[in-house]
Amino acid sequence: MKHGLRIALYQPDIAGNTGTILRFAACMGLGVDIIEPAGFDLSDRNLRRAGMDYLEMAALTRHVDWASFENWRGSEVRRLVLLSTKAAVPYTDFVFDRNDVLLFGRESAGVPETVHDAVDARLLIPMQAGARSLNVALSVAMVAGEALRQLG
Ligand SMILES: C[S@@+](CC[C@H](N)C(=O)[O-])C[C@H]1O[C@@H](n2cnc3c(N)ncnc32)[C@H](O)[C@@H]1O
Repeated sequence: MKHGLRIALYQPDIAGNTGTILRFAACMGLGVDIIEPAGFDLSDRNLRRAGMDYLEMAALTRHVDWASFENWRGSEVRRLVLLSTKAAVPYTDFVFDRNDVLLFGRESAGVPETVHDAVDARLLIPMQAGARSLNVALSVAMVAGEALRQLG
């Protein structure tokens, strides 16, 4: 079953993570938005290895930059929900909508302040004290899993 729920990756820089996320999204029927520039191209060996033949099934949209992603989102009227280690609201306390776009930051640097300030909601995956962050693909699986559980 296809969902309106989407996963957006802000300037991803590790090809294997994006391949893993594209495979997950294809299996769950979720669309993926990549906000460029990415640190690799779609022919990258590690992306192909992690995504396997699921890459052909993936509903991927590439946006040349943040501004064009925001133009597209404005035309679709969807909330943008950022996952950030700096957020305060646990993702399990949030009520997801079937048209939400779940935004995940770059592996090396998260998202810039301008993006942090532009979103509709910011959510945290609570971790043990002293832990810095989760792998982005695992974050996607946890949060999209909760959103799908809520949306049925
Ligand atoms: C490896 S983390 C980025 C770490 C980066 N140094 C930073 O300070 O944001 C990649 C992305 O995974 C998501 N993420 C990882 N752990 C998270 C957590 N505990 N809560 C919310 N999002 C998380 C965020 O979207 C983050 O931008």
